[in-house]
Amino acid sequence: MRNAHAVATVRKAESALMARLPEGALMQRAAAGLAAACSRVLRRTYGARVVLLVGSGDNGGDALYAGTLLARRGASVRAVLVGSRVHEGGAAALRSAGGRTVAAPREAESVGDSEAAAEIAAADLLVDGLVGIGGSGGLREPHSAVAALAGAAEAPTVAVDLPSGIDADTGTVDGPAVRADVTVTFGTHKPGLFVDPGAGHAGVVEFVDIGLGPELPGPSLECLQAEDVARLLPHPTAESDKYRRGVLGMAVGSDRYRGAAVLAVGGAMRTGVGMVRYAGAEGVVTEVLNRWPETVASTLDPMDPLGSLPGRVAAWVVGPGRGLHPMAQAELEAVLATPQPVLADADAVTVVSKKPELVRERSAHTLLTPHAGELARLLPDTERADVEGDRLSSVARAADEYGCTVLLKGSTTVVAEPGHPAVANPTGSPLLATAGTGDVLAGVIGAFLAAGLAPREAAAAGAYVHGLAARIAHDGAAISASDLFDALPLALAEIG
Ligand SMILES: NC(=O)C1=CN([C@@H]2O[C@H](COP(=O)(O)OP(=O)(O)OC[C@H]3O[C@@H](n4cnc5c(N)ncnc54)[C@H](OP(=O)(O)O)[C@@H]3O)[C@@H](O)[C@H]2O)[C@@H](O)CC1
Ligand SMILES: [K+]
Repeated sequence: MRNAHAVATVRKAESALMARLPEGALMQRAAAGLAAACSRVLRRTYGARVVLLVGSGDNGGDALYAGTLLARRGASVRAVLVGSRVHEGGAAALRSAGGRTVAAPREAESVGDSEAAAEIAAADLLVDGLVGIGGSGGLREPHSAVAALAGAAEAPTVAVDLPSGIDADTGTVDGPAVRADVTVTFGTHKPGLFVDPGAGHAGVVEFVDIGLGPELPGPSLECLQAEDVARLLPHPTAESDKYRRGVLGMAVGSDRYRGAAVLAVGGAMRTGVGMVRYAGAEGVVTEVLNRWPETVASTLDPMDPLGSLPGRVAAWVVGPGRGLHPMAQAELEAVLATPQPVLADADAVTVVSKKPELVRERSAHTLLTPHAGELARLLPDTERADVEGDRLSSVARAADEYGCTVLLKGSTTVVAEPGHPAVANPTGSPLLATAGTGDVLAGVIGAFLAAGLAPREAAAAGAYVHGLAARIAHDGAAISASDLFDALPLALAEIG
């Protein structure tokens, strides 16, 4: 598990720890870890040209002390000073180890022709110490112009603590920001490193332990790793039968959207559900049975559709491709009136946004799985762009307002549940931005719910497996949602 803490929490823990340690000890620990990571990226430190981008604060201080260590190992180190001030101790240490400092011009227009620009272009490695957790808002000038030069340079970039220009708490990016190949983060991960667009700027995230752990409370965000998902996955035993592995009720697809039913049922089947009890219109039942003959399917009686919904299920998936007509709404209400956990996706989310009390007043578990547009509909005065810009706060707000678990699909899938840390999924991929993948995801998570996983864990594990399956299915060409069917068992096997 990778844990992340908000900046305010990091600051508190940092001052408690600093009070017990000699001055500068934490920065030395951070710098040692950073220098080691830089050496790994360089492979050969001796003779390498390392350029440090140094802002006013301690983030620049870390870069300067790490540069000092690299200079002592034979690297040629230049520090481009970008801030209004510089960490004096760090700058003195670098000079005494043979490194040089170069001031960046204060005016953005002059940056491109400066000595600093020439150093950046000729570097073998760039170290981004412009701003860390002390940054606020988008990068100002001349930081922004320097970040743009770094982006255009050929050398790999190692970001100190976080890529400059991303918001540490939310991952939002306002204007230009550094794109790192490696981010070396200290003490704990920062939430913005796991959530897009910040996550997309961070590259490979390496953690350096500076002893902050005992001072830190529980995380505000978790990022599951393969071994965490392996612990969550239901493992069938010799005693397992289809009922113990879980029976999933599915009210998905419609005459108009038959594919949604085939995709969602397939997601559950290929995740190893014990049994799917499917209910739908006659034409959809035929399609589902043609593709997944193992489904226990019943045709809804048009005179009494609610009366013909299947019973004896451990969990429900409702909504994908089901439509918004009054009967679909009545069906959703009937499903939500059962005591089983319910995953409400797509059209069912839209219904819930119009009738929030359906979920708010429910005592059994509910999991909503909106994409950004649907989440915006769930929240008052919120546009899709607001959700995209700050995925973490948006999903947490929805979970609080509806008193249920919410999984926000998209560039980084995030799960929130009141009273628990949010979960960010690390396996997401732009490959999944294609029609029908959400239907498959609903089936995957439904299989986990039916097997008895709690909604937060089912959602997080489902997103992880689904993302991994997309990566496995991808052989260079684009993938479509049904390519995930064969990849799901492979993803499950890879996780173990
Ligand atoms: N926590 C820990 O345990 C440890 C923390 N450590 C390290 O300390 C780092 C935090 O250091 P920090 O507090 O000095 O702040 P930091 O991020 O360097 O920048 C602040 C300065 O940047 C500027 N600035 C702000 N916004 C800006 C903008 N948008 N655009 C441009 N400039 C902007 C502003 O400067 P000014 O404008 O006043 O010149 C402000 O004063 C942390 O990330 C980690 O690397 C480690 O050493 C070990 C232990
Ligand atoms: K940085």
